[in-house]
Amino acid sequence: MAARQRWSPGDAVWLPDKELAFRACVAGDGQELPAALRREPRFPAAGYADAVELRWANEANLLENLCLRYRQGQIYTNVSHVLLAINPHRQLPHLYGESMMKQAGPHPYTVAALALRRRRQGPQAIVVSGESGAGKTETAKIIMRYLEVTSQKELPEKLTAVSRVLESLGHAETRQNPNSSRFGKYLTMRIGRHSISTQVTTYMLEASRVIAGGRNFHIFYEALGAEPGLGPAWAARRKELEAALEALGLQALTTPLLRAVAGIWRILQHLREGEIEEDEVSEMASACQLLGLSFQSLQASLRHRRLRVGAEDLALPRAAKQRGALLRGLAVAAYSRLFHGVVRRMSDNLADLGPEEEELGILDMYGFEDLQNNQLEQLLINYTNERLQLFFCDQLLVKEQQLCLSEGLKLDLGERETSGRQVLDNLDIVLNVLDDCSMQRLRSGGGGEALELLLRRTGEARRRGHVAGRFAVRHYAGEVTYLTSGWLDANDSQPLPEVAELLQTSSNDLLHLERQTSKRPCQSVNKRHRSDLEALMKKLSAMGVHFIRCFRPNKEQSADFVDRGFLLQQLRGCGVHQVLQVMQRGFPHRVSLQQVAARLPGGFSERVGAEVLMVALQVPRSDWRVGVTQLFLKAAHRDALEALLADDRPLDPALLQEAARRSRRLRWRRAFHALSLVRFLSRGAAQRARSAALRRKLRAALLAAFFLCAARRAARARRLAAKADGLQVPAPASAVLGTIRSETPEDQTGTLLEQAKSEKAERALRELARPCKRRRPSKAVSVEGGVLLEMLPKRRLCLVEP
Ligand SMILES: Nc1ncnc2c1ncn2[C@@H]1O[C@H](COP(=O)(O)OP(=O)(O)OP(=O)(O)O)[C@@H](O)[C@H]1O
Repeated sequence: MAARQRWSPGDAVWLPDKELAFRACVAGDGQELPAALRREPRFPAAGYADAVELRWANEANLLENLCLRYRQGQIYTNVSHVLLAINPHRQLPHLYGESMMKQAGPHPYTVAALALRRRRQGPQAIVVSGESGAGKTETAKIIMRYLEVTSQKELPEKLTAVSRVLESLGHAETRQNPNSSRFGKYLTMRIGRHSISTQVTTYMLEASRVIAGGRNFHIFYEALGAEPGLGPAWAARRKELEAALEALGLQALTTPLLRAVAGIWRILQHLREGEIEEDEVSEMASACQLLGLSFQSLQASLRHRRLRVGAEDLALPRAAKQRGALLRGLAVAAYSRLFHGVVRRMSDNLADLGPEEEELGILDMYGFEDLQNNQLEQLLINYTNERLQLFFCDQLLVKEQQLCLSEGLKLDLGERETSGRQVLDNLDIVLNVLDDCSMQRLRSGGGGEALELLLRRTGEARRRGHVAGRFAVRHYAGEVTYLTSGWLDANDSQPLPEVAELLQTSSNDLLHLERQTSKRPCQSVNKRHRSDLEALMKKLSAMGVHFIRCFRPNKEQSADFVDRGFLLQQLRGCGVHQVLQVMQRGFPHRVSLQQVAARLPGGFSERVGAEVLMVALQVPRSDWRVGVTQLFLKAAHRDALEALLADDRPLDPALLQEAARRSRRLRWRRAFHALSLVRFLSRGAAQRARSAALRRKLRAALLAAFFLCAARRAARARRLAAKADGLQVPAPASAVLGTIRSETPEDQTGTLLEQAKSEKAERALRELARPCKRRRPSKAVSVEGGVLLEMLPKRRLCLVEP
C-alpha cells in the first residue's frame, strides 16, 4: 500500500481523520498528500463480499466496505481465506436459516462446510479469535449448529450440557460482555458414521476474578438463585445447570458444587475490606461448613502462622491484613479446584473419541486485553494472542504460497513476520526469570527487582519513564503497560501451604488437589500455561486451519452504529492489513478459467481464451497470470475482471479476433524465445564438450611427449653403456613403455626399441587425432603398465591403452 506522493487532478483519496478514521477527499493537480490512500471510485451497493475484490486493497477501503455491509445487516466479509465477523448486537434471523447453509459467500457456515469437506485430507481446526465481546462464543455456536444440521447427526446432548456447565463456571459479566468467557476452550469433535464424539480442553481460567470485586462468575448467582435481590432469572439458570449436570451423569456433583460455591461466597462477604478482624474469625463457621472444612483448623490458621525454626515450632500471630490474604488465597484456590475438578470429571465422561483423521476442532480463545491494571494474567493472555497472531500470519503466507504452487505460479509474497517472534522471545526470557524467582521463593522485593532489571534490558519490554514496578510491551495490537507487583504470588500454582492443607482435608472431593501426572509436578502457572499453549500450537500446525476474526462495532455494545476508529484499531490489531499486503503483492483477483471460457465464442481452449481476453482488455502482461485452473489479476484490474464477468456486456468480435491474432503472435514469439534459449543452452553444452575434448587431447599430447623423451633417454643411456662396456644391448626397458613383451632375439632389441618408441608415439598421436570419448582403463594393461596405473590418476590412463 505504497502512498503516492503526487496525485493527478480528480484522484479519489482517503485522508486520515481523528473522528472518522478516514475522510474522503479529491486530490488537486500534483498535490502532495503523503498519508493519503487511494479511494475506491465506487463500491457496489452491497459492498464487496470478499475484500480482495477491492480495486485498491488498503485499510481505508476495507473499513468502508465493512461499514457499508454492516449497515445492511451483512456482518460477514471475507478477506481471501479469512472470515471477518462484526458483532451485530441484535438478532439477525435471516442470516442463520437452513437455506443459508446451502449458499456460498462469507459465513461461518461456509467455513464449517469447507472444514468438513477437507477433514478427509487430515484434521481441521477453526480458530475463532477477537476481543472480549466480539462474538467468538456465538460464532462457535453457529458452527456447531451447522455441523448438527448438515451431518444429520445429533450433536451429543452431552456437548450442549458441557457448554452449559462451562458457561456457569467460567463465564462472567464484564464491561464488554454480559456473558464473557474467562478461560480458553478447544473443542474437539470426531465425526463418525453414526455420531459425533467430543472432547473439551480448557486453558487458563482467570481465577483471580473471584476476588476482583466486580461481577463474579455466573455460578455464584446461580448458587444463590433464590436469595432476595437477584431476580428470578438466576433461579431458572440454576435449574438449567442442574439439568446439564444430570445430562452428563454428574448429578452427584450438583450439591457439593453449589454448596462449595456458596461457601466461597460467604468468605467473600467478609473480604470486602481486604482485612479480617479478630472477632470476624468466628463468623467463618458457616463458610467452613459449606466448604466441608474444619472450622478449628481454619481458625488456628487465621490466628497464627506456624513457623518451624530448627526442631522448634513457632506460632506467630497474624495481623488483620495477613488474615485477609490467607482467606483470599483460600477463595481463589477453592474456586480453581472446583472448576478443574468439574472439567476433569466432564472430560472423563466424554472420552470416547473416534479415529484422529476425522477430527474437527474449534478454538475459542480469550482476546487481547489491556485493562487499567494489567497483571501476570493479562500478560499470559496477551502472550497467547501474540502466538496465535504469529501463527495466523505464518499460515496465511503458507496458504497463499500453496495456492500459487498448485496453480504453477511463482510469486514472492514477502518474508514471514519477525517482530512478533522477537516480542515472544523477550517475553519468554521475562517469564523464565519469573520462574527462577518463584523457584527460589523470592518474595516481592528480590523477584521484582530481578524482573525489572531484565525488563530494562530487553528491547521490546521497556520501562516507561522512571515508574518502578511497571513495564510496557509493544504487542502487535498495541502497547500495554503491566505492573510487576504480585507476580510471584500469581505465578504460584500451589496455594499457601496452610490453604493447601485445609483444602486437602475437606470433606468435598472437588476441593482436593487434581491428580498430578509424574510429567508435570507442581509447575508454575506461567510454565503450565506456556507448555499447554505449546502443545496446542504443535497440534494446530499439523492441522488444516481456518480463521474467523470477530470484531466489536463499538464499545457501547450498540447495534446502531460503527465506531470506525475503534474498528480500524481492531483490524490493525488482528493483522488483517497483513492479509491485504500479501494480496497486494500477489494477484488478489481470481476467476476460474471455466468462467473465462464461457465468455468467449467457441474455438478457444481455457488457457488460450484467458490470454486472449487479457490482451483484448489491454491488461499489461505483468499484471496477470494464467494458472492451472484460475486466471489471476493484480489489484488494480478490478475493472478488467468486471468486464470479463459481466454477461450483459458482449465482447466485440472484431476486437477478439485482433486480440487472438496478437495473442497468437505473442505465443509464437514466446515459442521462438524458448527455442532460442534451448539452442543457446545446447550450444553451450556442445561448446563445453568440445573444450573438454581439447583438454583431454592436450593432456594426451603431453603424456606422449613424456613417453617419447623417456624412451629416448633410456635407449641412449643403454647405447652409451653398451659402447663403454663393449657389451650387447640388454633386454628392452619395457617397464617404461609398458606394453611390450619381449620374446625377440636379443640382437634385434635395439631396432625393436626404436620401433616400439615410434609406435608408442604414433599411437599417442593417433589418440590425439581420434574424437574424444571417455573410456575406462582396460583391464588388459600389462603388468609393467601397472606401475603407471598406480602412479597416475586412473581416468588419465586411457592414453596408454594399446
Ligand atoms: N452473531 C450474533 N448475532 C447476534 N448477537 C450476537 C452475535 N454474536 C455476538 N452477539 C452478541 O454479543 C454478545 C457477546 O458475544 P460472545 O459472548 O460470543 O462474545 P465473546 O467474543 O465470546 O466474548 P468473551 O471473549 O468475553 O467471551 C452475545 O451475548 C450476543 O448478545
